Amino acid sequence: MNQTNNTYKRQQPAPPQIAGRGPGAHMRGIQPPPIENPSKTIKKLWQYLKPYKKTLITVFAAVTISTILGLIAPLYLKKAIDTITTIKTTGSMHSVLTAIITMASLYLISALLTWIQISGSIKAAQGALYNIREKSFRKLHRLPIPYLDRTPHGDIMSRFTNDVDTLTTAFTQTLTQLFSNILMLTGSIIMMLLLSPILTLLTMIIIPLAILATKIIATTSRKQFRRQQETIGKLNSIVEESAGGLREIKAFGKERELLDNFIKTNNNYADAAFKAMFVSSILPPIMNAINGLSFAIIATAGGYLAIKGILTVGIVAAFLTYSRQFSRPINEIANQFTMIQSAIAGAERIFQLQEETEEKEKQNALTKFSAEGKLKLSKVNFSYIPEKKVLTDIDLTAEAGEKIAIVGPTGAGKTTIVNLLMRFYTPQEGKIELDSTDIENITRAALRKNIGMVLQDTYLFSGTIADNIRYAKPNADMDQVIRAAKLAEADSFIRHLPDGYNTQLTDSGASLSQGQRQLITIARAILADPAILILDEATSNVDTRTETHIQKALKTLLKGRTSLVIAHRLGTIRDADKICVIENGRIIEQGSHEELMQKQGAYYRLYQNHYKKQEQAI
Ligand SMILES: Nc1ncnc2c1ncn2[C@@H]1O[C@H](COP(=O)(O)OP(=O)(O)OP(=O)(O)O)[C@@H](O)[C@H]1O
Repeated sequence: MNQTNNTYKRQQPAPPQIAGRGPGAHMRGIQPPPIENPSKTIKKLWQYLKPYKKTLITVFAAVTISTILGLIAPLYLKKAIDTITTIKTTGSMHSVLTAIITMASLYLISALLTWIQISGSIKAAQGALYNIREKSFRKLHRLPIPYLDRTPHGDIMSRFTNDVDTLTTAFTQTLTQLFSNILMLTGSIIMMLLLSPILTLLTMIIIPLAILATKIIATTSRKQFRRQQETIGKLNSIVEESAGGLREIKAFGKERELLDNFIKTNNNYADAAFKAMFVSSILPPIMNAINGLSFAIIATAGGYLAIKGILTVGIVAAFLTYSRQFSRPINEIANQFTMIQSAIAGAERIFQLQEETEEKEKQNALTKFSAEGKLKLSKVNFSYIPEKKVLTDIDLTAEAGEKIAIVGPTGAGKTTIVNLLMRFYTPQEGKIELDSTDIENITRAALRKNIGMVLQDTYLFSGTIADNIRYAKPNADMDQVIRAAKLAEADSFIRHLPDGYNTQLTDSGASLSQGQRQLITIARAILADPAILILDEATSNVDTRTETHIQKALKTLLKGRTSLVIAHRLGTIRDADKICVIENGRIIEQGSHEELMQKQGAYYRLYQNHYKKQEQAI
């Protein structure tokens, strides 16, 4: 079976790549990803935040008031200092104390408001993100298989993790900080201008200097950060492959090669990370120096103006406080804008997933269908991608209860027929009927209730063995589960496990043998009791005893059902009512083993080259 594109046989999703994005990426000099339609995305985000409108109004009111208080406080400092410098009476001392107490109270209230702001934004953000996550997850199950086939699993995962994380940071911190910083910047400039236009002009000198320093350092560090991100991506994939493919790596003796590759990439990463961090770590001290320089210039000029009697000492002190309040937001605003951009881009990716076209059903499609099991494919033509035809003019009939073996080389289109039967994909031409009803007129859910699948790469879910057996019939009681397991020849091995039917499975049942996993899926199918069964016969060898169990269990399972077997074993093929030989997407021969052998065509050749050996081996 084709390993790469089998829809019903998907590999476990790859974990998301941590590299590249996520909160904090902006701090590392990463350019925000492009956003297609920011205003539309913001509107959609607002729909999630709307239920928290009152909380958000409180948050922004708290930010505004606390910023204004922060802007007023230095005026009391001015008052206190000016009173001290011109102190004459005890009455003046009293007003100094009042000014200091008022200033302290303002800062205290400001702190309280900050707490209201933080708790409010966390409440709104977590509520909105809870809904975003839930809606996205619900959507995931309504996405058409073709979408899931063409979208890397890691990409979908990163929408749930990285993108949601970026949004969380933006909602809980950045948005309010940005708002407060813009207010603080504007307010400080106004206050500075009111206190002293000359000193304000001197303060502005630092702006071009700060911008220049940031630009030079950011450009240099960005290159290194990008290299760091690329190498961490490589490093992650080596680790991921090593963990996932450890068996193969060991079997092929590739440990040394992989270790060498890891060491090389690790060195590369360490080098890039060192350079990136080293360059970017220069920025804070440089900014401190620039700020310090500005402080010194203002203090000197302010001192001079105070001595000359043009300004009071209080004004100079208050001005110095404002100039500090002014330079801090300058350094932060650019970063915060980048973070918001990243968050909007993340939201856009989440909404893209939420808005992906869903599988649609016809208006009058049957929501309940209990099939006898007659299957008919007429003139079915199909391609996954327009330029490559996969199935051509497929005509195939299976009467209820018949066993059809599908044989053919790899890539011939056997799995594709199953994908169409399950309505994972829709044929471009032709018709598939179940009991003379076009399957397009039956909802997917109703159709799939009639079809069971036993695949060679069994997917077992985390949970107990019993849960896995009752997967298709959740309300089955323990007796039914055990009866199914007995019929599937699985009961005895399950009972030998320490926790029996309550054994917890993880990692798709990695603690069980392949044969045991298959027996569990057979039990699952027996319990589900579908009219039609699709069996993808295992090509890999299991031990003879398990194989005997599997064959016996399959016999029980297939009895009385229409079955479509992608067959590899001569025994199964010979037993079939009809054999379909498929090559290059066409059925080139159909008939029983005897008929096809007599014909001496494709099946005969296949038999001579392949199955005869199996016969001789027995
Ligand atoms: N999701 C997909 N998108 C595009 N092409 C696909 C997809 N799935 C399968 N194909 C292509 O369709 C062709 C038929 O594949 P299919 O899986 O049906 O073959 P198969 O007979 O089941 O092979 P095997 O025995 O190896 O599983 C192959 O060329 C394959 O590459």
